[in-house]
Amino acid sequence: MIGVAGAGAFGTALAVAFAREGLPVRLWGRDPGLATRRESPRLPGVTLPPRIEVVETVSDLAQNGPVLLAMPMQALREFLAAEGQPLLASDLVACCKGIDLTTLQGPAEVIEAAGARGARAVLTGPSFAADIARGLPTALTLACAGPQAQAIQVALSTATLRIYRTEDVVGAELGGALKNVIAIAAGVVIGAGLGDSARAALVTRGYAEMGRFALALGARAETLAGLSGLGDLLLTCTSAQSRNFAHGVALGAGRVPPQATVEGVATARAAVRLAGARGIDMPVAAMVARLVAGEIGVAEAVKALMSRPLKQE
Ligand SMILES: NC(=O)C1=CN([C@@H]2O[C@H](COP(=O)(O)OP(=O)(O)OC[C@H]3O[C@@H](n4cnc5c(N)ncnc54)[C@H](O)[C@@H]3O)[C@@H](O)[C@H]2O)C=CC1
Ligand SMILES: O=C(CO)COP(=O)(O)O
Repeated sequence: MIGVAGAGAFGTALAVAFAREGLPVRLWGRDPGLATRRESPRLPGVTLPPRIEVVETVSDLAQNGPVLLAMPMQALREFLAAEGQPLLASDLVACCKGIDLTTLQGPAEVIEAAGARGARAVLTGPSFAADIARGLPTALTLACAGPQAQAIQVALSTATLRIYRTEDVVGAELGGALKNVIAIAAGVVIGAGLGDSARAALVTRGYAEMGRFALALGARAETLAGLSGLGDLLLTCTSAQSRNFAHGVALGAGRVPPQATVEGVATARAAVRLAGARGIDMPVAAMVARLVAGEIGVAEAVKALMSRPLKQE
């Protein structure tokens, strides 16, 4: 049995993918009415197949199998403290991308701090919920340092979800978190009409920044070059499906961004704090943090990036 906590776009899409494979799935969401409506408002047009059992209480997810935590990063700690106690003996797989703003912890550390006794794993990598729900081929990274890693990898793999495994939890988490920050910046570049060449430059320098930061925090370089880093960076910085990219495009064009889960906003602030404490240079993240806070405008942000001291690549 696979349990999924969180019936937003990603949790719903994963549940649908597992059910399509014939796997038993239980899905819990805090929004009422899911059991009768059988459609998440976050993933319109996707009907839950009968094999997905929608459960009313979180404790019903704790069966013999992993439980996926598919909620926004800033909700993970609160969820585990308020409702996640019955899950703490299960193998927990965070599906969120970001850094907790209060504790500056990544998902696995948040799960550990909540008192989890099973695996603390992270599922990340380039994957849009809508693509997964449609059964399009997707490759993901499962980051887990515990002995349960391979069993979870096997349990979550389907004909369309190809899951790679790594023990580098910090690297996988930081790649997934930081790519959202760079995606906002890439969106700003496109929204402001600065062109594809400028976006390529921004994404490349953003990738260097991601690596600098993640390596300083203990990540491995090859993880950053993999699906959870470069792979997800490419997807998110080039697709209009991305909410982080779309947020940036709106900012760049001087429009009000659409209401959505945009993880890069909080992650930019968290990354700047972590980097500041370690003396790591994060010009793109710092620019995004100031831009989303309304402290600077687009023209000023671009000028600041372009007028930095000249240096070696
Ligand atoms: N949508 C996508 O294509 C992908 C999303 N992700 C990640 O998955 C995470 C969740 O994103 P989405 O599902 O897309 O967001 P979403 O906005 O579609 O849904 C978020 C869900 O979390 C629920 N939620 C919010 N606070 C909660 C709390 N305290 N307790 C329980 N549930 C709570 C909401 O009710 C909502 O159903 C994010 O970290 C995102 O980066 C990762 C890969 C793909
Ligand atoms: O993480 C994602 C793709 O891998 C989803 O990106 P957005 O949250 O920007 O939509």
